[in-house]
Formats: sequence, structure tokens, C-alpha cells
Amino acid sequence: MMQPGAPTSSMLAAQPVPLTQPVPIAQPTQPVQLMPPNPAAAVSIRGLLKHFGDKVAVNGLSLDIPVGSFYGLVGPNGAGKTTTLNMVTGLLRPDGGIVTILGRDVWSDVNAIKRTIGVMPQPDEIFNRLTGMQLLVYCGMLRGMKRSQALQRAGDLLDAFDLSHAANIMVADYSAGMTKKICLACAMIHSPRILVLDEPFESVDPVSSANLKDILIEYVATGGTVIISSHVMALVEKMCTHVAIINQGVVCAAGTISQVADGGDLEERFLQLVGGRHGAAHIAWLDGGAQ
Ligand SMILES: Nc1ncnc2c1ncn2[C@@H]1O[C@H](COP(=O)(O)OP(=O)(O)OP(=O)(O)O)[C@@H](O)[C@H]1O
Repeated sequence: MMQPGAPTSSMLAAQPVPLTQPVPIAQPTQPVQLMPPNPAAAVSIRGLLKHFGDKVAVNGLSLDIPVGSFYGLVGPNGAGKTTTLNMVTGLLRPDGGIVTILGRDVWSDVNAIKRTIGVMPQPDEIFNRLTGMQLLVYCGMLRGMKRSQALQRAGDLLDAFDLSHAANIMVADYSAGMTKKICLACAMIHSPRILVLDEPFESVDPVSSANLKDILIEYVATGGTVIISSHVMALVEKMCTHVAIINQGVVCAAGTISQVADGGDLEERFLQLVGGRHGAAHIAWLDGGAQ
């Protein structure tokens, strides 16, 4: 059985090829010999490393995300998912390791890479004094689109996300779920080849969530790659083609859902790999008023 924290994906240990990219300023606690990045993968990560002061957030993480996959990243709080995604999308510079997107190194031409990916902004990162329509047109034009094309795509996205009625309302006045949807639309307006979404379904109602899933599944069917981070295992199991379980800054298991679930339930497998469940969680004073 794989132990929590042990990097086990099949691509990790192969021909001994040394890292060619930045010299890490902290070493992974478990050094492994790495294959070179896979140029055919949508995203190929090798030996990714990031620390904040003494805290090692990402500890030599390696992973291949195939083109056309719907890839779920799961892991406990603080596992390093967001830090990894920020480094993959060129928002945070790694301390060591390599990330390639469609065969190109992220950090040698970060602006070119950013054009091929769509990253869902966090609600506090958007200009929420704009209306939904204005925000989308702004995002489209920022990506080099003509105003007429941005307007047309913004209208299509507002329809697709059931936000047409709120097109002319300021985003600051949207509910949490509506804000989530407009953030997602911002990531899609330039029709990227890879979509990176941190917890896309959080606070989204079931109807919008179903529409959103349909949009993403169709996007994948046409050759797009979706990478989501999520804590909702049932959702990952239902929607994703692949999953990576991340714990303490490394990949504990990665592959298709059935490979990782290994004939069982994905959530059980997750708990088995990650551990940390208390045998008998008990808080003495929390008695529901019985005493
Ligand atoms: N800017 C930062 N400064 C200091 N520590 C940070 C910073 N960002 C992340 N960390 C730490 O790095 C570790 C990984 O954090 P990260 O946000 O990547 O985890 P996560 O898997 O996305 O967690 P969650 O599921 O709770 O969102 C955590 O211990 C976190 O406290």
C-alpha cells in the first residue's frame, strides 16, 4: 500500500535525468530522480518546489496532466494545491523544478503561456464596480479581442451561466454564487486551451452547477483541458477523468479515477492515503444540551 506523502505516480522514477532548471534553494525531503517533462502533456510538472519561510508548501511535486483530460486535484487543507496551481499558471515563481504547458516552459515566456490558459480569478481580484457585461468585455479586450467580439462572447457567456438578467448590475451586488460564475466566465472569454479552476462549484446552486458542468464537459470533448481543485470528492469522482491526491506538497497518487480509486470508493481511498481521521472524535463539552 502507498504511504501518505510518498510520490508514487509511475512517471516519477525512471531514467535518471537531472533537473536543468533553477537550482532549488530548499531540497525536497525525499529526493527522487525525475524524468524530463512530457512535451505531449497539457501540463507537465517535475520536482516543483516552493517554501514560505520555514514552511515547505510544495515539496518536489511531479505530475503529468494529459491533453483533453478533466483533471481533479484533491487534498486536505494546506496540502499545497493552490500554491501548485499558482506556479503552474505563472502567478507565483517556484523555488525549484520545471513546469511546461503544451511543451513550453512556463517561466521562459510567461506572457505567451498566459494566453493559452484561462485562470479563474478569485472574487477579490476582479473589478467589482463594473457590471457583469462590462467586466467580461474588459477581460476580453485585455486579451486582445475587438470590442465587437468581446461583446458577443460576453453575451453568450452571460446566457450560458444564467446571468443575462444581471448583465447590467454591478458585480459588487451579485450573490456569492453569481460572483463565482462571472469569475469563471472571465477565465473562458478568450477560449483558452487549458482552464485552471480553483474550487469552481463552491457556492454555485445546483441548476447553475449542472449548466456549468455541461459547459466544461463540452469544452473537454472539443479538446480542451480542465484542471480543478476541489474538496468535494463525489463531484471529482463524477466529473473528472483523472485525479491527483496531494498531501504535504507531494502527489500521493495520480491517474484515472478508477486507477486511483483502485476498485473502491475514491473518498475512502483519499482518507486511506492522506490519513488524519480521528478514531473517536470527541469534544467533552459539546453535548447538545443534554447535561
Ligand atoms: N503566501 C503564503 N505565505 C505563507 N505561507 C503560505 C502562503 N501561501 C500558502 N502558504 C502555506 O503553504 C501551505 C499550502 O497552502 P495552499 O494554499 O497551497 O494549500 P491548499 O491545498 O490550497 O489548501 P486549501 O485546501 O485549504 O485551500 C499551507 O501550509 C499554507 O499555510
